[in-house]
Amino acid sequence: MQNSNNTPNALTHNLTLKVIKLTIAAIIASVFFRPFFVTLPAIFTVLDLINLTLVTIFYIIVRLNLATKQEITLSLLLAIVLITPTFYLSGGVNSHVAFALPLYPIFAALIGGFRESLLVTAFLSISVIITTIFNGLIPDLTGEIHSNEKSIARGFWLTISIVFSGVFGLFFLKKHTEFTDQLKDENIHDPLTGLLNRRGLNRNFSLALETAEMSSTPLSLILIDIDLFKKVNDMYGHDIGDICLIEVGTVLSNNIRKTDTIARFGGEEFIILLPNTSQNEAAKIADNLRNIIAQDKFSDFSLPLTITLGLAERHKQNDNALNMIKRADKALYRGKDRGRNCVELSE
Ligand SMILES: Nc1nc2c(ncn2[C@@H]2O[C@H](COP(=O)(O)OP(=O)(O)OP(=O)(O)O)[C@@H](O)[C@H]2O)c(=O)[nH]1
Repeated sequence: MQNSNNTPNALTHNLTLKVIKLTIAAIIASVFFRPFFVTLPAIFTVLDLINLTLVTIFYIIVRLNLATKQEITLSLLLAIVLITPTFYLSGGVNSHVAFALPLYPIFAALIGGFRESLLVTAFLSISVIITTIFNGLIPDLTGEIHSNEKSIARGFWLTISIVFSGVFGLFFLKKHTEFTDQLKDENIHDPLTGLLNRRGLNRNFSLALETAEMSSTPLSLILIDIDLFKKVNDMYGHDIGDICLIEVGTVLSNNIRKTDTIARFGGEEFIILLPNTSQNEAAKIADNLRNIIAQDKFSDFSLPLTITLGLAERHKQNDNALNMIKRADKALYRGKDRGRNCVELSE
């Protein structure tokens, strides 16, 4: 079972909380320390206090999970509400907040994703271009005077930085997504056969059980064990044994339906889950698989192999994956006692 604390949503939520705390710290630091460096009209302190109140309210909303689905949209709106007035009133591209603008697309990519980063990049670039074009009309309450040429140059480089940061954010996200997808894939697959491993099987099993329960359809499973596999290892070595395992896995997965799930259960055992299939129907499929394997030859040594298969069907009441596997396992061992290379049903 997945730990909900480790889901991407929980990670994004925690990251959002951290960024808000950082923003609160930055605003408080700016209120206290700015007077040591620049003298700005009182309106900027008022703006800072309004910003601080907004961010604190936002922190409470996120902390108490009051708007889980709207968290990202709210973050974006808040960023825009916070940055725009200060940016315009303090001289547009010459503003003291301009240097922070290129950070926003990266934040948006980290907290939100592709769409959010693109939106922020587009909004900020357009804002900066408009502010650069109409620079002469912007009331700069800081009282500073800037030449038109310098403002245009600043606007140009600011736009480039914002776009660059947006591209970097998207590139980072792409790499991150590829990497996490690869890890997720490796996490649920068996490295030898490439089939699902137990973790992958557990995930599909839960889904299959839920679907069977909700749609009142049968669900069967086949537990498969290669017969006398120890002999293969002992006589031909582990590497040939490994090749046989890969080939048996491939033959089995090539001969099941798309809706079925096959997994390596461990050692020389495989499990196939058959949704919407009764035990009697599964027995026919199992016997077909048994026959295909018995007719095939494996590895460069053309080794003949056989398999024994134990079946189980989901009981309508109080059944679960573990109990189904236990019943199939009992059936499988009856099959071994009966002489192997056969299919055994469970009660
Ligand atoms: N090559 C290889 N062998 C494995 C792997 N996992 C398990 N095995 C071998 O599979 C063999 C299983 O042997 P046993 O459980 O004694 O059963 P068996 O010889 O198949 O006999 P029955 O199950 O009674 O038909 C052991 O020799 C294990 O070492 C693997 O990943 N690679």
